[in-house]
Amino acid sequence: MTFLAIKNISKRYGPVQALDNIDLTIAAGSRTAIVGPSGSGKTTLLRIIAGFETPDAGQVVLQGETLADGEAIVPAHRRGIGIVSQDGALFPHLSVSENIGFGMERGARDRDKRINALIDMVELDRGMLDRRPHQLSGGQQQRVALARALGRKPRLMLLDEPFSALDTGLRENMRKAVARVLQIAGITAVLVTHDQAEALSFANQVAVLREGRLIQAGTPQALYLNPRDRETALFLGDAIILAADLDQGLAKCVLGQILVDAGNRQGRADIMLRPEQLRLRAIDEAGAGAACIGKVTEIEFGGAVCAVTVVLSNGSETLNIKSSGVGLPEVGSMVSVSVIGKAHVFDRLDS
Ligand SMILES: Nc1ncnc2c1ncn2[C@@H]1O[C@H](COP(=O)(O)OP(=O)(O)OP(=O)(O)O)[C@@H](O)[C@H]1O
Repeated sequence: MTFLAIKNISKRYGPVQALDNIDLTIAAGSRTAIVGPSGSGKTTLLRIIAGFETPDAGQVVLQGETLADGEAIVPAHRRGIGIVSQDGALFPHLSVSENIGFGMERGARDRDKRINALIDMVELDRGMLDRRPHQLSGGQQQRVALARALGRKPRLMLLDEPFSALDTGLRENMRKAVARVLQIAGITAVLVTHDQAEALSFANQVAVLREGRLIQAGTPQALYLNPRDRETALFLGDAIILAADLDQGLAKCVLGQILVDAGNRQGRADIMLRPEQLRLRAIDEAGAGAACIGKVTEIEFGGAVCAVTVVLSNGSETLNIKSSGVGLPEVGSMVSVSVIGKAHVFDRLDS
């Protein structure tokens, strides 16, 4: 069921077309991540949903209620939309408890009970309720900001790069915690992020913007394995892109004959594999009968995931493969290269 509909939204700032006819639907209870390079229009879209910015054209419809139709109809404070921003934007002179309770009715009988429930929900110790924001870590401040936003019982939660000021380990923890809290509270959320790994792991739907246009929207798996074009493929992760000849569901390329996801396509095409789809097996020189062999020229050890560079023997192609840190081949050794799963065929030839 559509919960939030963004219909043909356009926005121009002078000569810059910040958003160009964006159409996106968001299901109730889902988490959508909006990703794209800097300047692609992510923040503008979020601000239009929030009501801080007016679209030039198009509508924002939340639960059947039109919030904006060209000009804004419903002001930001009446939209029932919560926002958590990069810095949390807590009130520095108020305690944690007062921050969380901000916006709740002052004399409400259940105020303290609700504040306690919210601090429990974001997994902070109740002993922190009397502290001021500067006495908390960055991650703790973001949890308080989330609790404050939840305290207003929003229909929709907008998350504007809420994890970007946190360091890597904490970021992952927070991402999981926030996803869990939103899930439990049953709140639909839209996240804006620069970080494609964060988008893929946080969201049920990822929307890729580029130069103000919506390039592709879908599940994280669909976008990762079936990106629309080369740029989207590379934006969402590392990719091996090869020229191929397609015939009856097979691609003939430097890796031999491999299965593709576009069974009915024929002729020349670019295909894509994610580096973890390639498997290496050590062989000696005598094992040259394997379909595809190459020489390991470099290994960048990374623990669980290592980057192995292989130069293929049957051409000039150099592959950057992701491999487990266990049982790595030696630099200089010969390996066979096999493919797991299907290669993705791009709609059009880029090169
Ligand atoms: N108030 C404004 N006045 C003029 N131009 C603006 C304004 N806000 C945004 N822009 C322009 O609109 C385009 C989209 O900006 P936006 O901030 O939405 O991108 P973004 O994807 O969020 O970028 P970033 O990831 O760097 O935050 C950019 O070219 C930006 O310079």
